[in-house]
Order: sequence, then C-alpha cells, then structure tokens
Amino acid sequence: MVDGGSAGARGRRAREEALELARRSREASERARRWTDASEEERRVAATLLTLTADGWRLLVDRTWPGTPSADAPMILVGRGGVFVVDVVNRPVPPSVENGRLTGHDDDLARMAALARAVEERTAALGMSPVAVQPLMIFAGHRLDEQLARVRLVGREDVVNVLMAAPRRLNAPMVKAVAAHLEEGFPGVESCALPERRPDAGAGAGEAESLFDVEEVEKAVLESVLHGPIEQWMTFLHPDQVAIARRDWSGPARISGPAGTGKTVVGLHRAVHIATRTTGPIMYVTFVNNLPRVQGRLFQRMAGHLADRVEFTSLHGWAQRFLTDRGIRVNLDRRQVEDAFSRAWLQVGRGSALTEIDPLPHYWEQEIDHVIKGRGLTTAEEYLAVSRYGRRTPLQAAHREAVWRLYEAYELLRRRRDVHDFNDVLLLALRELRERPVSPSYAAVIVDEVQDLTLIGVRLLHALAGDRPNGLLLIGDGQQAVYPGGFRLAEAGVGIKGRGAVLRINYRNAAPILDEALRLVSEDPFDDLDGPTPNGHRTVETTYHEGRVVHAAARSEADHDEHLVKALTARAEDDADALSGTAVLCRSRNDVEHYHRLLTRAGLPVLRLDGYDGRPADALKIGTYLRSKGLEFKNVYLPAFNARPVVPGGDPTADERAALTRRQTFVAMTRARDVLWLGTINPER
Ligand SMILES: Nc1ncnc2c1ncn2[C@@H]1O[C@H](COP(=O)(O)OP(=O)(O)OP(=O)(O)O)[C@@H](O)[C@H]1O
Repeated sequence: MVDGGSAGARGRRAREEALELARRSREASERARRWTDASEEERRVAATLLTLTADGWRLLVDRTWPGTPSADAPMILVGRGGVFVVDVVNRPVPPSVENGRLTGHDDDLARMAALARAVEERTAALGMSPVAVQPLMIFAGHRLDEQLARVRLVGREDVVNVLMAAPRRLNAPMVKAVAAHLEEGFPGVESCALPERRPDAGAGAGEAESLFDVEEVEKAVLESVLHGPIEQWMTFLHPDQVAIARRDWSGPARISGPAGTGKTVVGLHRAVHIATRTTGPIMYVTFVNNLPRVQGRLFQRMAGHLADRVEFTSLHGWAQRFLTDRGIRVNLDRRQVEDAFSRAWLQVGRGSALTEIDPLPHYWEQEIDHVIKGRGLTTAEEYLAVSRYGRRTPLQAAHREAVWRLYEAYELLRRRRDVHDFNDVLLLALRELRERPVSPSYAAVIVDEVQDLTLIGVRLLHALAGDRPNGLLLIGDGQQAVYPGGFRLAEAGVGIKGRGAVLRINYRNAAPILDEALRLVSEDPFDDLDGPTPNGHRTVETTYHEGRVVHAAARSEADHDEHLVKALTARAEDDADALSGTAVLCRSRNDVEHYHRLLTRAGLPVLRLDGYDGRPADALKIGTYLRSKGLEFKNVYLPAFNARPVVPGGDPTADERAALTRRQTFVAMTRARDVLWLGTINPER
C-alpha cells in the first residue's frame, strides 16, 4: 500500500537520486573526454555508464577500453538491478527489428550470448541464477527500448532509465561481492568508476548539461521502488538448486523432495534455463487450476522478458483447449456424470459383493476414476491383473469383476447421455495427439505436483515432450498426493533411470511447524512413482527461522468459531498487512462456505483461493486443503482440524481414507511459514 506521506518521501528521494546522477554525469563526461581515440558518441556512452558508478553500480571494462582496437569489447555492469552484459553499437543506421530479428548484428549478438554464458557460469558459483544476468545492447545516437528474446535493446539516452527502473535484485554488499567475483574471473577486465563524491562537492550542474532527462530518471527510480524488491530466491539459489536447474539431462528426468524444499523454485529456474537455450514453446503444467496463475505471476517477476516463452497451464485446461482447437467436441457435465454413476451404482453396485468391503459408492467411484480410467485400462483382463498401487484395500477376483461391471454400466449410461468426465478429456486428447502431434513441438514440458496426475495424464505429457534431452521434467512428492491411486512411471513408458535429483532443505516452514506436520504422516507409507516407501519418515533439513504452532481446543463448535474469529481479528489489529499473508484452510467445500460466512460477518475481508493469483491483496484467503496445493502463507489457520492418529487394524477402506485425509491435512499444514493455528472441537474435554 502506498500512503500519501511515504509516497511523498519516496518521490523526494527519487528526485534527489535523479539530480545527483545528473550532476555526476557532468563529471563523467569530463572524464570520458580523456579517451581521445573514441568517437564523440562512444565517449557519451562511456560517460553514461560511468555515471551509474556514482550510485553504487560497478562497471567492468576491457582493460583497453575505450578507443583502442578492442574498443567494442563487451562490458559488464553490476548494480541493484542485477548483472548486465553490455555491448555498445555505434552505427549511423538506426537498428531495425523485424520478425523478432535484429538485422545486421548477428556477430554482436553471438558475442554477447557467449559472454552472457561465461558470466552465468561464473556467477552460478555464488548461487546466482541466470535470471539475474541480462544482455543489454546500447545503440549510440539512437533512441529505443525493445526486448529481443533475452537481449534488451536500448538507446544511449534510455540506458539510465531502463537500469534505474529495473526491480531490485542485489543490495549494495551483494553488488560489491558479485563485481569482485567477476573481476577475479575475467582477468581481461578492470573496474572503472568515478571517484567517491566529496561531501562538499555540491550542486552546480543543471539538468540541461545532463546526459539524460532527469524527470525520466526520477520516474524510473520510483518505478523500481514500486515493483518492490525481487524475492531473494529469484536471484540466488542454493548451489545444489542451481546445478539441478542447469543440468543437462539426456531424457525425461525427475525432481523430488519433501514439502517446501524448493521444487517449484527449481522448476521455474529450469524453465528460464531452457527458454534461454531453445526456441520452442515451453509448458509448465500442474493438476490444480489456480496454481498456474500464481506460478505464471512468479515467473513474470523473475524473468518477465521470457514470459511469452512459457505457457503456465493446468493439465485439463490445456487438454480442453487442445481438443477445441482440433475441432473435437467435449461435453464435460459434472451433474450428468454424477447422475450416470449413481444410476450405475443402483443398477449393479448396491446389491453386489462390493458392499462387503465398502457399502458406500464413493470408494468405487474413485476406483473407476483413478485405477480403471485414470490408468487407461480397457479390458476386464487388464483390470484383473493390475497392481493397484496406492490403494491399500485388497480386492479378490470376484470384487474386481464386480467393479468392472459397475464400470461398464457407468460407461454405458455416460455415453447414452453423450457427456464426458475428466478422464475422458485426457483420453481423447491423448488419442488425438498420437494421431496428429502438435506443431511446433514443445521444447520442454515441466510438470509440477506430478503426484496428483493419473497415468493417462503423464502419458499425455510424455507424448508432448517425447524422450528428447531436457524435454520432460517431472517434479513432485508422493507424500503430498491428495488423490487416491498410483502407478509406476515405467507403465507410462517414461524411463528416468539415472536422471533424478532430490532436494532436502526445507526453506518454507519454521521447524516446529514442519515437525508437527511430519508427525501426522510419519507412520503412513506413501507411493512415489518409482516405488513405495516403508513409512512417512523423511530426512529434511530446516533453515532457521522463528515460528510456532498454536493449538486452540474448544468444547463446542460455537466456542471454536469464536476462538478463530478472535485470533484473526487480533492478528488484523496487530498488523494491518497481516491478513494478506494469512489463509484459512478447510477440509471440505461446506466448511469453506461456513467459515467464509463467519469471517465476513465478523467484518474481516476474505478472498477465495479459487480466484487468487498470488497478487498481494488486503484480504485473508480461504479455500480447501486441495486448493492450497503448491501455495504458501505466513500464517495458516486450520479450523476444525481434529486430525486423528493412525489406528491400525480397522476397516481397510476407512483406513485408506484416513491416510488420504492425513496427507491432505499434511499439505495444508506445510503451507504455513511462521504460524500454524490448529483448532479442535472436543466436546468431552
Ligand atoms: N535457495 C532458496 N533460498 C531461499 N528461499 C528459498 C530457496 N529455495 C526455495 N526457497 C523458498 O522456499 C519456499 C518453498 O519453495 P517451493 O514452493 O519451491 O517448494 P516446493 O518443494 O515446491 O514445496 P511444496 O512441495 O510443499 O509445494 C518458497 O518460499 C521459496 O521461495
């Protein structure tokens, strides 16, 4: 939020900064005059870049620069906006960009790309991501500001504005450290800077003498402040994370690791890495609908210039668009589908052997969804023989036969109604894709939260990416699977042998929160695409930060709800911004409705997670555990939490359901960074 007072102060600081740069630009021009071999325009570029050194930037130039035979050697500029590999072009003909190509500069671009890579290599050792390295081509004597793939093309008079407006990635000590590290790595360059300003060297230079327009620079400074600083992880990663993001994989690969270990972060950096090395489109796909918006927004902040190279989408969203584009009709009708299943249950399920195991239809509906259709089984023989990974309730042949009859009855009714379920969408898309592949093909398909996909979903994405090097990347954690059923990658025809990476440092949760969450699932084995685990114990390191778990026990629902409202109101009164980093997560949609009403009545601003896109909003977020996948919040409230410990030896389908509920609850708990509030209702207390 921008209030009047601080906006005024920010405006004054921006003006002072712009004026100071203008003053120092005169000094820089004086200094550049000594470079007698350089042309007038080259001297002006040199002076412009030198000016920035007065504001903490570091300019690394070829030792012979400028005005020598190697005068056009690229330079490196390091400042709060990151690292810029700079090339200066001094030609009378204005630059012309047509169809994404800059005519007549192939050599310059190739030279810059080579230096940018060398700089990336060098800074990777500091844990710096390539997103913070940007090639910049400065055109002396012309005005422009354009992005051409990774390279920003700017006129000499536009450079200062562009650099001052960039979101802030590095603080002053980081600028120094990165510049020193580069100077050491490139012995041919040296640091070139204006002398430190003497305290008595005051005003004197008018705006007219400046190398740039002071008002434009002032606006640029303000713009960079309003962007807010770029989150640290967008610039610096753990060296292991950088190595994984940049790794060369000869075929499909996999990244796994417990909750909060930076899997998505690495996936996003991987997308950048591939976008800068290929020309084809890149897909970043996940199962949940709301997550692509949030991830797309993060990516935009991280590497906005590559945003049009990466398509953030949900799997079903993509499949539906694909089918529509191909003229294939899809009739997704949830109500009709549910009705078809209910009737099938009444006809052949309710009186069958299935009721010996579970008398309610839900378990069997999931069996059809996740085991039969989700794995693309088409014959009873296949189903009789299939290993039902992830489903703990054993089924005899008679039960499987009964399930198959239920499936056939459901399919018949569904077809008669001419409607599709979600599995049909993927099955149709896979069939179409195999007959007519997409063109141009995807350079890479990065799948986040892969544990939630069905086998057919993975086959579909594999069909899109193929086995090409660096093509398919599967990111996920079986412990966070929120849907029943499972499969082995080999069944999807995806081989990842020797191409796996595991992340182990949790950067998100305060240690007490992670401990509490892991305790809930520690006895539950889970299925992890390439095999089961014996239990839920994980090796995770936490990064130190303060945080706590708050248990709020109540005797009645009314008491519990009052506790919740009080706790949230107190948080809002404590800190006006606190609500924007707070989420209330609920087990069911009914609970979401209930708590949404309760909190709105209490006067608290509430935003549904369904509509959330990661943008800061002065409202607390509310949604189901499932909707919270992949997200995180400073404070998380789980009303009516009442998680139960594992009770072995009970009813098998009830045990299976309880384990699934614990995994869903685990996901919700691990969304909390600093505070996890667990509300329980216990009438016997
Ligand atoms: N190197 C790092 N330095 C600082 N913070 C980091 C780093 N890597 C990741 N993080 C932060 O850790 C948090 C978790 O990252 P991320 O969401 O990528 O984890 P994840 O493994 O995908 O989580 P989950 O599986 O629980 O959804 C984020 O806040 C992210 O910004």
